[in-house]
Amino acid sequence: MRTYLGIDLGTSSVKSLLMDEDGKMIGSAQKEYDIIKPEQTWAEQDMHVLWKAVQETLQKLSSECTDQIKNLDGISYSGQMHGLVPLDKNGKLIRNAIIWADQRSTDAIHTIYHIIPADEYRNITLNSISTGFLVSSLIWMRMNEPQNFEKIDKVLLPKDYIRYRMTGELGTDLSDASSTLIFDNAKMDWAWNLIDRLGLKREIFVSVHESSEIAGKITTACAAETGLPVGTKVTFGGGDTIVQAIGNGLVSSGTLISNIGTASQLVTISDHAFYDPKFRTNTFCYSQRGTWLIMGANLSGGVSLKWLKNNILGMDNYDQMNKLGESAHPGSDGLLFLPYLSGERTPWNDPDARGIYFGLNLKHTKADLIRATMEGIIFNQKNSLEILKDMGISCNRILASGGGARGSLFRQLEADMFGCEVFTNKINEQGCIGAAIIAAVGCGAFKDYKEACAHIVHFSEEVTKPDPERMKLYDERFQIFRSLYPINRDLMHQNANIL
Ligand SMILES: Nc1ncnc2c1ncn2[C@@H]1O[C@H](COP(=O)(O)OP(=O)(O)O)[C@@H](O)[C@H]1O
Ligand SMILES: O=C(CO)[C@@H](O)[C@H](O)COP(=O)(O)O
Repeated sequence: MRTYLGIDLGTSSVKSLLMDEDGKMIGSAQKEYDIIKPEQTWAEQDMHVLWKAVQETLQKLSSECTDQIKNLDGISYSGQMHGLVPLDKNGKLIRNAIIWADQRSTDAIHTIYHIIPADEYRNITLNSISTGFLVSSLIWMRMNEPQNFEKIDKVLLPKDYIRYRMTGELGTDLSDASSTLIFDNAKMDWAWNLIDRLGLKREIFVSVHESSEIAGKITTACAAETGLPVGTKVTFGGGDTIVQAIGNGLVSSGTLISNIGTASQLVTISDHAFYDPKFRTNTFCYSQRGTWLIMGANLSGGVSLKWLKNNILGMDNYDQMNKLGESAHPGSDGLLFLPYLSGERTPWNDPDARGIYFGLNLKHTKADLIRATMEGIIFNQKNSLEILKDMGISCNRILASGGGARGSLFRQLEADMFGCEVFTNKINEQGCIGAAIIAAVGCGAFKDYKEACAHIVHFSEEVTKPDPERMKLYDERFQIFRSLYPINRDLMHQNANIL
């Protein structure tokens, strides 16, 4: 039977998964890495390290699944979005990637809007520019690292660099290109007019393709480094939020995905390029022409829990945290957590927003702290839900996705705060599965994503139902949660200025 490989290049780790054409998982491997923070508000990654991590996962799969790797028909990617990977004319990395979580480029965004008025800019890109997007980081480089900027021959997104190392071919896909914020989201092409007016060279932007298009084949050098068969077809792949939606079989309206990775997102898809008129959400191209992803994006999703585990409580694992969190009362006895540890995108688009624990008292325990943190992550997604509802998007059911979906407490909080049933995929690696589906569609195993998803994506029988009493309690708590930022906004900014 033919097999397909999905590589999910996340922010905290890379996961590679081999599945057969019936969607049965044959093997998987994971390798973690860190975000580099040269300054408090900066977020970078060394792409050499990420490529090495990808190689390790592929070597492991190649040695553990020798027979099935021989039948490998295609490979694709799910990649962390928005980041800037600058290459020189020899195809070498100029500096570390400036990734999506970076907050250094506020001045660069002002510069962009000074050249092109914000309204005009947003009407083309259908989004408001945020720090950490490729265009903001690129203009920051021009303003602050002119010597590096002059060396730029091409700009890539993180997963495009990995594909380049595997095939020797340059290029990107619609979803990641649209997430650079220098892309005409309705016309589905680079925003040439904006590029010219910002004084950027057109040649640095690579060609844009559909996710399932064949980008190239595994080179001899890559085969030697990974154990993959030379000549295996490789498709372009897509941004992780889009690809995990494919891995969740997201094909019907009324279905929303709550994804908790390092960041967190609440997403759905649409057959037209529509957007929040106040630009509080993001609209990006989906993996195929003519479909768009509508997304509420929160910058500190799962990473808030990871921070609490590693930096504050020094706990060993998430299972312990889930158990303790479940033992606390719903509402954490009045403790609320505002998870703005790296600024926030939806709904405030404010890199200077910061986290708060509100309502602490002497009776609060470790368990309350854990539960309040998890509640804060989902309250934050509820902010997005309210906006999506304003946009006319209905929510009949939630698909829980990402690392957070492994925790039953996160799933219960989603059900109780969103007021609908929560489903999960049988295999909790939707980024990898989505990428493997893209590879299978690209190699012709299925006629389209709909057919592939119907065949491959299966949901677990376990459904998490909302509890009416907790729904009422969380509705009341949400009113306080959503006032915390507006009331404290000016103080957060003053605080950022005196650091
Ligand atoms: N068992 C679990 N219960 C609750 N949350 C979990 C569990 N395992 C992982 N997580 C959350 O998932 C996050 C990692 O999600 P993942 O999708 O792997 O991230 P990324 O794709 O950004 O590398 C962790 O930071 C943590 O908050
Ligand atoms: O910023 C976004 C989406 O806009 C994130 O989707 C990043 O692409 C990172 O995703 P994770 O690594 O947290 O899954």
